[in-house]
Amino acid sequence: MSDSNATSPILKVSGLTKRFGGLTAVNEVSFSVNNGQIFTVIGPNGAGKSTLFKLIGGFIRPSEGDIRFEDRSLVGMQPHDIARLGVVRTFQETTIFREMTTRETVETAFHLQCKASSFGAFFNSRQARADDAEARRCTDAILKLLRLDHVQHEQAKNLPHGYLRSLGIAMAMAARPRILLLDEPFAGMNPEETDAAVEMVRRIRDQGITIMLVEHDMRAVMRISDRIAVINFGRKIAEGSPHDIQNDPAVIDAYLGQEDEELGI
Ligand SMILES: Nc1ncnc2c1ncn2[C@@H]1O[C@H](COP(=O)(O)OP(=O)(O)OP(=O)(O)O)[C@@H](O)[C@H]1O
Repeated sequence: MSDSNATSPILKVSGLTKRFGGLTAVNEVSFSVNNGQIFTVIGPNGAGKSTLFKLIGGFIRPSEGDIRFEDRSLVGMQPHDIARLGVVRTFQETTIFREMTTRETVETAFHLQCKASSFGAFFNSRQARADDAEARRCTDAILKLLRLDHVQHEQAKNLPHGYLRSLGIAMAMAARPRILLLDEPFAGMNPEETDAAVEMVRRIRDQGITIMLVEHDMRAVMRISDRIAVINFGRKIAEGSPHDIQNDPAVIDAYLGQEDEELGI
């Protein structure tokens, strides 16, 4: 990746507001995510993080403001069109077909987003055969990157929890993300699992995929993030490097009353 790419914004959120009746869950939030960054959104419970992710993914519409992916506004677009542009969120473990193997799951996810028309597949056209080969090749690469290759022939129902979560990320990778949205990827993990997951997210970033995540595990956040935005009561109260954020009085205030180790300080 060139330096100019690394510093250019790929996603720009400006004046984003979402009201649910009388409650403003996201309030005039603005930030830019640079190409190739790991950008994390943190904030106390109920701060508006999930709402922000849902707005970016197109699952809910903003009351005001704009979300631009490169030079296009995502506002008003359907989630599948946003995903097709390359803004992809991970699949919930509950959406994984438990009878399928790891490999079948990723290949299926690949075919779902693949350009081969159902007519082409029906007639087993040259294009469909090329797509099959491409799906196998990409699946190999994704399984290897996410360290799922040794369980590729296991049915999902036999996989431990941590593997299922990686499989959800593998399915998202099959959609060829430019930005991957990760919602609490380290939740419920023990320290060793978190270390492995942090490394996995870094490997994905090293493929040139920008990562945006929402996460509560502050130790992991401080280690992995290039940049952090903090929201509290729907408003952005700080943005900066992990070092800046850990030392920001407004952030420390927002987390006061929570456990000391919440901020990793
Ligand atoms: N569909 C909805 N209708 C009404 N209020 C909502 C809706 N979705 C979220 N809210 C409210 O918006 C606020 C922000 O919620 P949100 O889930 O975005 O917070 P969060 O930062 O993700 O919280 P947590 O860390 O606990 O998951 C909360 O007060 C929540 O109750």
